[in-house]
Amino acid sequence: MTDAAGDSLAIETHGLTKNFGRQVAVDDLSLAVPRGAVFGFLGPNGSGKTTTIRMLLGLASASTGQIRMLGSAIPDRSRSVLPRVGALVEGPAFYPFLSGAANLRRFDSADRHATSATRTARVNAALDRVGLSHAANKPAHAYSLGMKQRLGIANALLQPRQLLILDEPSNGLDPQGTREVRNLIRSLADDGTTIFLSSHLLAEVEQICSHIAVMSVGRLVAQGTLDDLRAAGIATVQVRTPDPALAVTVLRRLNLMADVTEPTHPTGPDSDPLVSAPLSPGSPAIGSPTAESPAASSPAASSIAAETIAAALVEAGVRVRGFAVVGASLEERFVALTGEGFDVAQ
Ligand SMILES: Nc1ncnc2c1ncn2[C@@H]1O[C@H](COP(=O)(O)OP(=O)(O)OP(=O)(O)O)[C@@H](O)[C@H]1O
Repeated sequence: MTDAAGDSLAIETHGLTKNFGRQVAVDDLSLAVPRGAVFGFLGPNGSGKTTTIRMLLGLASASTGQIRMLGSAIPDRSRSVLPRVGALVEGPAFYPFLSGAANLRRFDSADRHATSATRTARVNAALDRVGLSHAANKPAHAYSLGMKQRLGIANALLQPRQLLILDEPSNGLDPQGTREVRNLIRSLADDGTTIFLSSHLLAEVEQICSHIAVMSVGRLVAQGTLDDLRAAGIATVQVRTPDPALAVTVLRRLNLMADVTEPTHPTGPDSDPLVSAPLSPGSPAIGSPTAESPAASSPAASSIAAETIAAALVEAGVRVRGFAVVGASLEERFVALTGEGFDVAQ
């Protein structure tokens, strides 16, 4: 890992591994988080996200592998790097009967880098930054979950930060709280702070992140910009026809692995069977019983033009009553990558 690469990356890991006895919680993880990104670290429960974050923050040691944050090696340079990194890990724990402001003053006084002379001003600025000035003097137990989470982020913002690491910032929040935290993350990113957030909620990550890494059982299965990952999904051709067997034969002749879904409505425009096939020769339909293992999923190598398929169907005498090419959703792509369902609800 060179200094030049480190300069453009806020977080860089190579071969990062964490073993707990014989269990490999994080397995050979190489992450590249560009500066200025809102980076979603996505994965089902138990996939190694919190363990990774704990290693980044020096709360757990790596079994093997290297970490660089803000251009410097971790844990060797933790003392100079970590003061520039704000973190919210495993939910904030506050003194319930102290006000939000008093809680922040307490946390600040425990920080040996914090100057007491500027404490009140910094606490007020942090509360203002997360939109909690109006509730500064309310006891923390009277805060909603979203407010508590924002107070936790205010705590991470008591010092100027170049990087914020947030572990499941929307965990347990209602839709209103989720929106509050999402808007806050967006505005912090607009100010130039790099944000690294873990989540098991695809919908959350899709709404705010510029980049995503996907974990499955300790391993990284995808990493890139949201746009790249969307584009890598395999599109599906869908044909409505009363001749499904013939349509399947034609599609298979084009080396497209077609499946037939019987109509759910006996009447109306959807009353014909639906024949669908991934627009990539040889790929089984995502979610079909013949789908290959997650590791075998990869972006479509080459696609057949939709017009070629339509012409072949018509030429063979298939009565085409509906024809569409549908892009794979990120959800389908990630389920294919991890072999597990994601919580997509908020
Ligand atoms: N201290 C520990 N001792 C033993 N095993 C651990 C320890 N911490 C984590 N693990 C195991 O490592 C794996 C990864 O856990 P981790 O908490 O990093 O996952 P996660 O993706 O953050 O999941 P969650 O969202 O549920 O916290 C899990 O199987 C977990 O049981």
